[in-house]
Amino acid sequence: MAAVSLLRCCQGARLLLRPQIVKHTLPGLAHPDVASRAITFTAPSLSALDYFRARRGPFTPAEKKGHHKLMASTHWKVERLVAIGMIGIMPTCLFYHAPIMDHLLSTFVLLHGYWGMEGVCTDYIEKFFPYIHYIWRAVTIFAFAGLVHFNYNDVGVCKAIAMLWEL
Ligand code: HEM
Repeated sequence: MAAVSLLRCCQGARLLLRPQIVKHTLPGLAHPDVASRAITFTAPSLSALDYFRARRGPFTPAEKKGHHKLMASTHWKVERLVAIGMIGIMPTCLFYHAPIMDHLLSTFVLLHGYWGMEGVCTDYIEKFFPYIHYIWRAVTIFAFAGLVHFNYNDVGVCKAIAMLWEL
């Protein structure tokens, strides 16, 4: 599943050049055959930001029941942005130990892990034990509180990882 998603992300090169089918006619060409032919080609969308803009509907009746605030596709994109963000944050943390990096690393890894395991819970555990989501949410909140506490009152996660490596 993770591999499939990574492949989907790699197709993300298309995010920046999102193809749209645009029909153009070329008026004024000498040959009447060419002049009248509609040429179809792909062109970049106006902005790559359009792709990541949060969309809020229209929702399906099932989604409306769940009081959803974001469309599933927007949530999917945010998950991928967080995963892509980690690729930059993780190596940066090795060389740049600062409180901002401690909090960025904690937040991104925890968010990513939360969503990842939430999917695993939904797919495999929920049908045997429906309350698993409450437990997982509580575990994540405690873990985040612990990391924030560690970042404020101790060396911070970046420095801690570096110190572990020095062992
Ligand atoms: C730069 C580092 C990382 C990248 C780029 C990355 C990327 C991804 C991607 C693309 C997926 C697939 C999501 C899906 O299929 O819905 C995934 C799944 C997952 N990741 Fe990561 N990840 C990274 C690090 C981590 C770390 C440090 C953890 C642990 C906290 C983690 C935990 C998970 C979990 C639990 C899943 C769900 C697996 C599943 O659905 O079978 N990942 N990750």
